[in-house]
Amino acid sequence: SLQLVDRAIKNTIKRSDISSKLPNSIQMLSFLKRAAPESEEVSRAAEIFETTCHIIKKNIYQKHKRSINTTDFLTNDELQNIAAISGCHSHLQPPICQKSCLINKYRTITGACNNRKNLRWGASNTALARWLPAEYEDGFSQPKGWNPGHVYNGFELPSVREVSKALFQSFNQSSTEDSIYSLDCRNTCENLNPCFPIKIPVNDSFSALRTCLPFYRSSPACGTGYGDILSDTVKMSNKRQQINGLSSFIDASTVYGGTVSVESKIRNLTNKEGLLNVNKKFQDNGREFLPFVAEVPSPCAQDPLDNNGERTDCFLAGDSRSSEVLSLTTLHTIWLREHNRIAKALKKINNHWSAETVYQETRKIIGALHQIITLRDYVPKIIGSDAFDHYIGKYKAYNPLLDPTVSNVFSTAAFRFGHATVPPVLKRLDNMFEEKQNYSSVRLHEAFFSPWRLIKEGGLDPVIRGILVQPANVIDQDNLMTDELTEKLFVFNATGTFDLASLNLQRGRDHGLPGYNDWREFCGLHRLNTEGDLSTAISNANLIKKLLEIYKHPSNIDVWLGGLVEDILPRGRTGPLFACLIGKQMHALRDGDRFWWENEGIFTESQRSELAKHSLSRVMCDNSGVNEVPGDSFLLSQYPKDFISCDIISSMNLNVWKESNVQVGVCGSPREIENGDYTFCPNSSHEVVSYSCFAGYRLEGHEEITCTKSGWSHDPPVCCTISNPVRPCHTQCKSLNLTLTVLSPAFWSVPPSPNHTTKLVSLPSCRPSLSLLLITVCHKVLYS
Ligand code: HEM
Repeated sequence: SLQLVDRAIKNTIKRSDISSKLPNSIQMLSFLKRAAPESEEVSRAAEIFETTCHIIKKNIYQKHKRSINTTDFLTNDELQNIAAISGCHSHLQPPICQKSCLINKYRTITGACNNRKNLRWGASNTALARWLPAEYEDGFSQPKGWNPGHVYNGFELPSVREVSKALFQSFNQSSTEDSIYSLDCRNTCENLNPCFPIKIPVNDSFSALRTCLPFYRSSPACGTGYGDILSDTVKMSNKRQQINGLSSFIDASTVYGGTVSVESKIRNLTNKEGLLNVNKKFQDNGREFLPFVAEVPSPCAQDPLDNNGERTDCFLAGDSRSSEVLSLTTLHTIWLREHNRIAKALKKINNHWSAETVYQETRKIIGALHQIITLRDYVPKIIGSDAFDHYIGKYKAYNPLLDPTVSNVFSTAAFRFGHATVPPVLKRLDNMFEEKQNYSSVRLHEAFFSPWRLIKEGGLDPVIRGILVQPANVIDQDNLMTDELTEKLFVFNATGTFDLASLNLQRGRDHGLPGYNDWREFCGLHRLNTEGDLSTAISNANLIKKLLEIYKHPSNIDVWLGGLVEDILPRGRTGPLFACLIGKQMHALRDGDRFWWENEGIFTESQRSELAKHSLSRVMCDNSGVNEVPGDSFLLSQYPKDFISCDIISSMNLNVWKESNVQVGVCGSPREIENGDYTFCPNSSHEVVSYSCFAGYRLEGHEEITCTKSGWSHDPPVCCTISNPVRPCHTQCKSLNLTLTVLSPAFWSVPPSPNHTTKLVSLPSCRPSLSLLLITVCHKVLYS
């Protein structure tokens, strides 16, 4: 087994070595999907595990000339061993949730521990949820369309590129030679894990030089895809599942990242204001740009006219796709600026806050704004108000039984409806909202991975104005997606092109998504079995003809395509199937999120009412040179008719985040010890207990507190903040006895003292006020 694991590791390493040298389109695509180190580790472990099992199976087959289940051949211990050596075991263990009040106060960066019972629900690097079981050709792993001759409802699935050509393209453009497909998945047109190439039909604009487009399968989640292979304790679903590298929640992880390693690159850990890092080399009329990624040279396009060789690398943000297209980069940048703007304002209001507190409080506000803008301003316009009321409705309360994890069908099909709404041109306008003279609008393919255009061609403002006046494409049954995405995806120097429609379809098959009709049934919609049935959902007869010509059977239609071509719902931008899938997902993301901004106890009432005054238009006003915006930036607006001055766009008043009556104790900022947290400093003669009685919390009775290492700020400890579990408050705080138990000195490299237990002061009643009550004075029993 060990040898096999070793071989599997080498294979996996070989694959990642190769991909790091790839130029152009493939390189861009892999950069786009570049995972945080934590995500890479999980994928790698899963791939090693999978490859090992695959090699074992192959060897067994060669010897016995018949297929044998891995479990028939290996003992459970051996399988466990493979799981352990591959690294899969550790990823299947539940996360450790901090035993500190912070766990109730701020969400973790990965999203873990949000649900108190199911700690991994919604966390990054866990499997996407399945709302319908996956369908694989071998029952557990092979994508749909993998085996020639495999039929569905009596027919083979058409090649995805054929579908794309027939339904998405209405032109005959030539494509320039592509010389890059020569390595690994690029030098095979066979289905060989992890390659699942996209066959190119004859007479295709791509066909002159290649017979297939390379495609890498999504990595499996650890322990999935190979049957009943792990022991009972870590039993995983039999079928292959795919990993979500980001957290599921609407938590602004696009700004902060979904893993500790990304967050640590994004944060500026040297200042006291809890800021995010900004670009040190370039500025946009005095405003910040995103920093560049650390790994240079990155594969982003360079200014073709710059002969000085000064590079503009890809930008770094919480999501690896931030440089993908200029409009997306622009939004990432204004959110970075918004964080730094709010953080500076909060620090001014609460000067005693530590950098950590400022950062976390700002992150919490930015997360809330993302939730408000998404659910209040965006989603109803996408799925229509009726579907919104039906699937989502008004917020009532947090539902701990609802799994918020993003579903496979949402990410692989439904939310990709957006690809059909992308216009072919990215507008850039001057302050009169006219075509900018120096740097005019660009075709979309000229805006892919081109941060240099923001830096050298007039900054964010022209792009923001363009976004505000340019309509999104309405999904059009005759013209489903712009050629810029189906023929020119990631074209640099005309050496490589992709087709986003084919990628979406092939991804759905890679993930074993059930077909269109199964999803309709899942949503309580009729199955459409005949041409007549189809005409009840799709009014374009020509399109139905084409669909049936290609797929032969309506149930074989790939779900992304089927959902995309349905007639749009009134006041919406999607048909009923996508409205259902997006609606259900948004509902789960809202009601299954303990930190949802409207959930009781997350913000105070006055904070909630201030947050609700904010909007994307306000964020644009506050973080760019644009000073006229539409009231609702999601509504198509004409300049100047629909624009109003930023002076009258409402904004939130951050003063409601002010903490009063604060005294700074010997152990540092009292903000860290509020809400019943108790801080003590073994090396000081004073201990500080700070007590906050603000609405939403009541502390009473006797608490036993165990201080674990994670509760200590230093090693060996200088100060320790231990949090008291907070409980819902009804009226006011009462007194509290704290018993502190310090765990064994083995936790510290330099043990603090042989005496590890202390009985702590009993606190006098807190005042029934919203202010912070600081109680100092306590005797030092710990080291006496
Ligand atoms: C210029 C605009 C865009 C480009 C170039 C683009 C490109 C891509 C690419 C290359 C992928 C990965 C395809 C694969 O290999 O499976 C992808 C995935 C995706 N895109 Fe887009 N996209 C754009 C706009 C949008 C919009 C507007 C939306 C939604 C409103 C959207 C939603 C998604 C989703 C949900 C995924 C799947 C993400 C995942 O699996 O993690 N995209 N996009």
